[in-house]
Amino acid sequence: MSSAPPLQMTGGRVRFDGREALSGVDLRVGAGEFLAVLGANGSGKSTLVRALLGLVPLSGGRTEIYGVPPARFRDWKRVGYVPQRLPAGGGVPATVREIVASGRVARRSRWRPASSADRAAVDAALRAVGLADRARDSAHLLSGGQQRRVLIARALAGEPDVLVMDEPTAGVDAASQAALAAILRELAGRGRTVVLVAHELGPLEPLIDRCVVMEHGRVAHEGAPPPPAWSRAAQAEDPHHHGPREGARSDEIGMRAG
Ligand SMILES: Nc1ncnc2c1ncn2[C@@H]1O[C@H](COP(=O)(O)OP(=O)(O)OP(=O)(O)O)[C@@H](O)[C@H]1O
Repeated sequence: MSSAPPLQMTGGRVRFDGREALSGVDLRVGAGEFLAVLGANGSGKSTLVRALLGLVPLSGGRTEIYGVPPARFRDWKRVGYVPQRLPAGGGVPATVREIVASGRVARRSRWRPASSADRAAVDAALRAVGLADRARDSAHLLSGGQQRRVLIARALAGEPDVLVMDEPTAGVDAASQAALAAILRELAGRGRTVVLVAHELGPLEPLIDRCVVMEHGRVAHEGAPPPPAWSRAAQAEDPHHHGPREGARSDEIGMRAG
């Protein structure tokens, strides 16, 4: 197995409509590390993690996944990604189970139907996020917080070595946040690498090894987890801040570890 780090960006730049959203970022995420990417709205957090995975092209610099540029990387079963939201559903609606099962695709041998291991991993992921009883429902009929849990389950089902999550706790109630913390603690204990984009860390804070704080497309601070005062100050400055309870409904409670 190669000793290249799970994720590494050197001088990464991204432009949107002529404006730089990422302005020369150097970032190395080591194996087994739990990294938090913090910063105000629009500071470039999502762009950074998407660019790390090759989901937006770089206009300068380079990025590698286990030592391989994203365009040539093939071992996608090692990578899990939780986007901020479910893509708008056109065409045939997908059930919760179908979306979670799609997280196994990179693990399946070509042309093979789902194995019992695939089905067991999907069941375990659905249970972990407390959505086993919603498996047959159309995902687009769920609340925003529940859809986020579907996306988390999809990534967990793939049993990735590196898990990149873009604000998994925004709009998710406190009980589900605590349950996610338990799931991530277990993954970290098994040596998985986690990159977590967050507005505030909440119950995830004790898990964090290192933080980078984005400002205007650059890494403004890097180091040990900041004191809670950091996130309070950032929220006070940020008129668009949405707290973790925004949109949370009592029916969203139910994500659990195990
Ligand atoms: N697809 C896009 N097209 C044009 N501009 C974009 C696109 N994606 C992001 N941007 C811009 O790039 C900048 C960084 O956005 P990004 O979403 O990375 O910030 P963020 O820190 O993740 O914000 P948030 O906390 O709101 O998710 C913002 O000015 C944003 O408007």
